[in-house]
Amino acid sequence: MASLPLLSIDDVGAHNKLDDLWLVVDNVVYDMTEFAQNHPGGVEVLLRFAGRDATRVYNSVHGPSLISSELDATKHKGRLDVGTITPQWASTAMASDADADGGDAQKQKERTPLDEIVNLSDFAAAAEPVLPVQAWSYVSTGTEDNITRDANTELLRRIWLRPAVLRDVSLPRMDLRTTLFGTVPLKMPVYVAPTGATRTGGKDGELAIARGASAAGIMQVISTVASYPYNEILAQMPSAEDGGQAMFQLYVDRDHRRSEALLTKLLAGPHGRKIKAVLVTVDLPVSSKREADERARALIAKKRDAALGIVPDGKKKEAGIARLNSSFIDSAFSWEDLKWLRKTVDAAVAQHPQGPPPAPLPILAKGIQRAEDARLAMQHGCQGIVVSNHGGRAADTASPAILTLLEMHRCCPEVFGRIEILIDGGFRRGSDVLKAICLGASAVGMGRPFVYSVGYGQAGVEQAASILYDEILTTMRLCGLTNLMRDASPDYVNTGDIDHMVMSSLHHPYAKKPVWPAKL
Ligand SMILES: Cc1cc2nc3c(=O)[nH]c(=O)nc-3n(C[C@H](O)[C@H](O)[C@H](O)COP(=O)(O)O)c2cc1C
Repeated sequence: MASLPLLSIDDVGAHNKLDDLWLVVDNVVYDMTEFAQNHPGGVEVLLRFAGRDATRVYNSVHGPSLISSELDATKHKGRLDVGTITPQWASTAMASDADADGGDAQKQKERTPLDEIVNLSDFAAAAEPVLPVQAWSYVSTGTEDNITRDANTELLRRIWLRPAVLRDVSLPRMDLRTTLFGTVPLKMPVYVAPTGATRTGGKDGELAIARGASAAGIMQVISTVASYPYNEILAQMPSAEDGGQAMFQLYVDRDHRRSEALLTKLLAGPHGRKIKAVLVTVDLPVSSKREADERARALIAKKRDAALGIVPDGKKKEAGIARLNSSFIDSAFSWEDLKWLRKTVDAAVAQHPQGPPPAPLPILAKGIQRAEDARLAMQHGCQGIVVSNHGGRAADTASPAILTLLEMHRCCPEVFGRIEILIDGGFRRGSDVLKAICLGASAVGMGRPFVYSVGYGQAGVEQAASILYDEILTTMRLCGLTNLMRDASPDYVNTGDIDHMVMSSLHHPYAKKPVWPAKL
């Protein structure tokens, strides 16, 4: 970087158009003209900062190294000559969408001390007052009225445990371990669900999760729209030989060639062997309506436009972080395209310097919300599914995840034991995890709690995992289970309070599809 030429604010300001788009991040000037068309967050947000300093808005979502690793060296145009900065430039540079690094420094100091956090909900309570409004809105909310987000947790709480007593549950007998895909050991059947722009929760974002999850013996799923470059995240883990392991979540790009290039770079790259599965997200073919996220964005955009001297046209709607992050997703992706994905993944892993792995890399469909689709995923060759409604961030009023799991027992029981069945959505307690395992899940994912935990860096992630471990262990002992994956069965849960909501067949029990137009 030191060898780059010094550029004045006028030099930068001259490149302020779609076909000639420079911007400044951390005093480095980047030519974003070509990249703008491929920016996962869309071109508009870049255009707003064309010829200007985008440091603060950039840092509120991305890690510092993402931009320099995404853009090749020819696009690093120079260093900003800070001597040319005018008060006006400085004030627009401060026109950020949110404070970077998960809240400002003063607020960070007021964060509840980590040793006072005793359960996963405490992480959310600690984050709310310190996160910038847009970060909090982005992470905490779901779609529209948040019905599914809330019901995910509510329904878990309506399942009663059926503890068995007078069993020897002394500590040496207890075993929470599991193995996913026959080869991937976990200290407990828990993983960190993929969350895009995790830096919104704390400045180390996915890096802290990588370190914390590895130390805790669980697994992280890295999102396509992670705040940090994938290899930087993977580098935080031990080598593949020493147990470094993660999964990768894929949003398929409208231009499949871009997804092919991404998977090849990742799976054939230096950390490729740490990736143990690809989770292709299927529940979000289009951006959903995240109202709180969009309200927060609109409010901030107003302030920012005032600082930038932009006169609002009264029409333009600002997209929230979630919408910006998902505008590239292929809404035409369908079951038949899984063949393309299988081929792409196989070709990518085969390019690894160590050659093709002994077994195909598992592909899981993430976002299964009905029994029919669980069966279809299996029939289309998926090695697993994630029963998930995106934490209530896809279709609002979609079934709570645990209800879908029960529906599968009624309507497609054949999938259990044949593919891995992961589940996420609303799990906050060790007892919630135990219930899902009793009902046939292989492992349980959690999203928001881990995003909030990164406000405390690696220590927060480890603490979240440790709280869960203790809660699962204690619930097992209280219920008379010693070896979780061996002993767990539906006999330990009473689902009577929600059974009436479980579909009894794949069809509506009495409503029939009318033939339109009506015959009058
Ligand atoms: C802030 C945030 C970002 C997310 N980003 C992604 C993503 O990039 N890809 C994806 O498949 N799911 C994403 N999800 C959904 C999670 O993977 C997971 O399904 C959900 O968080 C589980 O619900 P929970 O937060 O109640 O535990 C995101 C969820 C949140 C809260």
